[in-house]
Amino acid sequence: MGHTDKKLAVALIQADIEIGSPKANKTRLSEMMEQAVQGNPKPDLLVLPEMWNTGYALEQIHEIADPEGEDTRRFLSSFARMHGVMIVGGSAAVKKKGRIFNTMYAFDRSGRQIGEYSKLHLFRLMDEEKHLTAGDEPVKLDLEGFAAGASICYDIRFPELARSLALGGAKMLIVPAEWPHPRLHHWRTLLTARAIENQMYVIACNRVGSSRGTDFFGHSLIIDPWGEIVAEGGETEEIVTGVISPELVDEVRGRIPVFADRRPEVYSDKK
Ligand SMILES: NC(=O)CCC(=O)C(=O)O
Repeated sequence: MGHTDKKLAVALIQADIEIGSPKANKTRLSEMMEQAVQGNPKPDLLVLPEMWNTGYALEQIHEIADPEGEDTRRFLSSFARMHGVMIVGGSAAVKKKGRIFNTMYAFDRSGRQIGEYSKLHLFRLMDEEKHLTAGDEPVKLDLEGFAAGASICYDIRFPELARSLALGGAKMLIVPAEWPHPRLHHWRTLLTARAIENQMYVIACNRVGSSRGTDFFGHSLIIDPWGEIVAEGGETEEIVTGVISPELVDEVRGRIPVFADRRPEVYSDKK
């Protein structure tokens, strides 16, 4: 994976999602993505929310999930190519060999797919484990030399994942989400903790809106490796923007050498 000192302008598409309506969601997201790329500075990277094609329409997910992610990939790839922007496409419900995954696809500015990640930890409180299959491997993305770890929503409750991605070279963690009230405190605290403990950027795009009695609060966040909030969304649709710098990661890691001071031989997964 390359190395860069280049700053990246990031735009998070904090959209509402219509449950069970991939077509309507694609239309709404493209409107917001079009608006985002008109921004000044023009974003280098767009990040979308979790399960943006279907929402949590789990009882009909076999009928509406995207077969092999083909439609999702075509849409994201052509937008990336047309606008010369990198995209981490949140996640979509994708049907692969009869099973449904919660899958992220990422693209470079030419529209070439540069990664695919399926959510590792399924969230029982929203019945994911009854309808979805978990992925089984962590994934890093090379965003023009700025290494990013992939993570989806509930995954942030497992600090081991972010830590292993950071140990593997990730300087930011990307987190698409559908995270609802009343757990705003958990959302902000866990994301901030992942940023501080791993001295990495956390780029988290949450949806807004209500769906079958569940209220999603937005508060998409860009948090720097010192734990400071670069940008935070409100509770309605918006594009949340910020500029991130790999140099700041190196500076923070140099100031407090957490990685050099680890003692994994003492505490690594011992019973
Ligand atoms: N979609 C999700 O994974 C939701 C996770 C969540 O709300 C949590 O509290 O964890």
